[in-house]
Amino acid sequence: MYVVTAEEMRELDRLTIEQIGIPSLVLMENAGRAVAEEVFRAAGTGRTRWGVLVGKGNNGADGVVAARHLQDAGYDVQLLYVEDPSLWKGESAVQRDIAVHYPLRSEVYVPGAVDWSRFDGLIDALLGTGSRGAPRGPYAAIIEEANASGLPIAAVDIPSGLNANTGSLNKPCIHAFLTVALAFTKRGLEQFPGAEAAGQVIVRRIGIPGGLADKLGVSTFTLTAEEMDEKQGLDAFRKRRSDSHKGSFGHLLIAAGSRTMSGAGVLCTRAAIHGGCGLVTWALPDRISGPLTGLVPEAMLQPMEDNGHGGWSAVAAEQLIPLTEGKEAMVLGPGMGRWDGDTLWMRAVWDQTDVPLVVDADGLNMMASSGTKPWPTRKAPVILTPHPGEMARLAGLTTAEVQADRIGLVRAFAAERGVTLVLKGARTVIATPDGKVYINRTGNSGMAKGGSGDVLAGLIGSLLAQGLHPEQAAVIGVFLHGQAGDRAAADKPSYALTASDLITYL
Ligand SMILES: NC(=O)C1=CN([C@@H]2O[C@H](COP(=O)(O)OP(=O)(O)OC[C@H]3O[C@@H](n4cnc5c(N)ncnc54)[C@H](OP(=O)(O)O)[C@@H]3O)[C@@H](O)[C@H]2O)[C@@H](O)CC1
Ligand SMILES: [K+]
Repeated sequence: MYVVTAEEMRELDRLTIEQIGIPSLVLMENAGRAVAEEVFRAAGTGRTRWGVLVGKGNNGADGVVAARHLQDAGYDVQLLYVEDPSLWKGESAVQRDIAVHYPLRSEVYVPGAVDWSRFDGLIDALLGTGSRGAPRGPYAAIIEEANASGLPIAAVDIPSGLNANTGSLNKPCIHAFLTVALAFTKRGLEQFPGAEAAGQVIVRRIGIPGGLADKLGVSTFTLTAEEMDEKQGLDAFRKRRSDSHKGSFGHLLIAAGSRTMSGAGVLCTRAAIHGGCGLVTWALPDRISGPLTGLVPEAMLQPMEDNGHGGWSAVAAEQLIPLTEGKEAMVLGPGMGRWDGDTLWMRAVWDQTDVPLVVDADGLNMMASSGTKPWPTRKAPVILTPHPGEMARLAGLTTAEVQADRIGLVRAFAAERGVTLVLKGARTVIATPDGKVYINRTGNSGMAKGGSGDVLAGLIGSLLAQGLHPEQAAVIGVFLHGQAGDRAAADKPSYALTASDLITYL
């Protein structure tokens, strides 16, 4: 499903009106009716007294249309114009005049004077994709009062106050239970905290052709289950040929684990096996290989000479590099720890191997320690899987800066570094080196636990080893990882989820 910015949305509106010839008022009528239908669906015949908060732009005009249709459906509707509408122009003036003749009841908002107990619910038609910065003047005041009223709020297109492009919230911002996104969902509705402020997001077509987004080069997508099968090949991946053997599904090398973090290696290795690859070799410090023998019986262990430390500090890169021969992919990083000179060590592995590579956890920190200057593009593909803290170190930003515009950041970083990038966290985003961004919707807060990332790295490595394109491996891996979490959370309270559960439910 396409995900647009405010600028892209404006251009799609313009093309539809000017090139295709659908009048703007027709789009607006479709939009307002769609909002009314969704409010009616949500509120039914129980809550019928609705206040519509109307701003001066087209978002407000959509709200007036919705009010007409709700009144027709038998609701008791009241328009609350945020400011005196007599000076309004364009389509909001057209809708204002229609409202007079319809007639719809209306009043001009006076701060502190609204009796909110008159309403069962509110429609937020204050600001849409044309808003800039934090709501000002009466817009700010009415948003604060509406939130404080405790009434359920349905937002038209976006909650007023939301940054439609990043998902960050201005102060104040409407907190809605439902957002009817018009024509396409917006980036800000798909990333937190915007996704929280939006409540349930329902996308309604209003007459803008879907194909126009492709023509315009919109390259951000959410993944529906159908698209996973049709466009990402999940279905095809699940069907294994009946004459296949373990050699058909690739051999993955994993460099992970150390004395205090051996579990990261166990989880990564087990996830890789459950992810379907034919063979897994787990390279780990010799000292810990003894106690771990037999823990993952399906994997081959490759003890690395470690001077008895149980860590990687004494393991020369030259020990690891030859092990990549004959492997289809490598995962490097989970639970490895850090040591003096590890950045050069990592760089040697980066430069001197030619397997597709998944870098996670400490592997990412090793890269970040060399500064923000990009490493040379490898011949074989690279997938980086940072959480926001690791991403911040890689990009030389703070975690808050990373979270402020996750989609914008990953797209730019992946393109600049020539890597596939998986930025984890609620609504994980995946960026490809050629500029596409996917937003994942599977998963739940029960997965916010140590070990989840190790499972994801192993799973993506497993998919790469099976010959999937890096984009496909990253997207399918993230989707299945979240889906496993959702399946597990259907069987037990989500707080009780473990990383091992994710593997069981893959
Ligand atoms: N084009 C179409 O045909 C279709 C459009 N559609 C609908 O239109 C919406 C976009 O409409 P839009 O572009 O008119 O902008 P919108 O968000 O209503 O308001 C902007 C106005 O508010 C003001 N303002 C801005 N920032 C502010 C702030 N922080 N605090 C206070 N005020 C602020 C600003 O005024 P200014 O400050 O510039 O004088 C400006 O006039 C879109 O979300 C969808 O609902 C659909 O129906 C499909 C058909
Ligand atoms: K709105």
